[in-house]
Amino acid sequence: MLDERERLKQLDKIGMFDLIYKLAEQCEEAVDIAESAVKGLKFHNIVNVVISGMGGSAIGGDLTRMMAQDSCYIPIVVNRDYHLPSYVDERTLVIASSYSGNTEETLAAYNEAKEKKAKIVAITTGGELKNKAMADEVPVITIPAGMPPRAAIGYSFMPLLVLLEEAGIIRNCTKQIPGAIELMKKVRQDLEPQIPEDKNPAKALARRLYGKIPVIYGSQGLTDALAVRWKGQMNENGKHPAFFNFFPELNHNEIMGFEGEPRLLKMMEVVILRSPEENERVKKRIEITSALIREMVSGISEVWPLGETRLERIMYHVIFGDYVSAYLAVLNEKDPTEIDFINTLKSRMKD
Ligand SMILES: O=P(O)(O)OC[C@H]1O[C@](O)(CO)[C@@H](O)[C@@H]1O
Repeated sequence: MLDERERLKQLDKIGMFDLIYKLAEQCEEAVDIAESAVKGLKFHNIVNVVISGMGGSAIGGDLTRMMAQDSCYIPIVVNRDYHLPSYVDERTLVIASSYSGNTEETLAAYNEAKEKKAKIVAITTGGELKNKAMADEVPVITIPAGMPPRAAIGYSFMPLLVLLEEAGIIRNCTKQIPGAIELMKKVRQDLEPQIPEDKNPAKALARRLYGKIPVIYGSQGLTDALAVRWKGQMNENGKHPAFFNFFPELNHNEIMGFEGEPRLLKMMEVVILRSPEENERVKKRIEITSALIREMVSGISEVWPLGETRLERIMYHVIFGDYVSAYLAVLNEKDPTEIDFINTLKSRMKD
């Protein structure tokens, strides 16, 4: 079924597969946009960074946190809420990231940042966020409109790296971008719809997850945000329930759930997002956990990224997971772009 291009066209009305394919070019364009938008932008005496956004726009912040953790000496926190942490003040850099520019939580956080006199930068296509930022003379990185926010991860993530490096807050990240783009261009060749399932690892994994509940495990600091991304993409693109957790934390609680009801456990297909950078103790935990739960669950799959740098590995996991989620949509006979429940929820929130 997955190889029928016609069927895919019927389901994939906006062209999610094309958007995923073009993520590499999106990243290239995002870097150009961000470089010209932030040239010369300097902030003095910044003691913490808060990236405020929701869903697909928050993930770029999480990925930035994972990129920065070895080279950044101030905290970078991702805020998915109406309110900002109470420590935010004039020495905080708040980055308000909303693709549409109309997400109410992000707009509320922007207003709070202004009240607290934080330094602010907005990343958006337009909407109310851009209007507010322009009126407040807040720098805006304006990204191209017209796609579902979750498909615009290149536009939300790359500018964060460019901006924070230009501001002297992170180091050695943007130099990894060209390699990551090259890798995505290579990897996508094997994951495209015309590649049959026996040669296409994304289709094969989607097939294993179909009819099961994916439980995506990452490891803290390396793939935890990617587990969140995979889960979110399976939900939004795939219309598929999915859950995530990460090592080592899950060893201290979630593992006990595997002593539970066998019928429920057999519905779970565990996917572990690996990284060659995992420390020895985490590696050992993953091995022991897999051995303990293998017979209880429906199956365990491991995804090892290609790539030499942290950014290459991150983008490998992003593009691979995006394809898996889109193939899950096909298997579930759903349009990967539609988000009816979210739209219903938003309209009921207006009542
Ligand atoms: O980037 P935006 O436009 O703020 O949207 C954030 C999130 O909200 C949604 O639009 C759903 O409400 C998601 O699809 C998206 O990832």
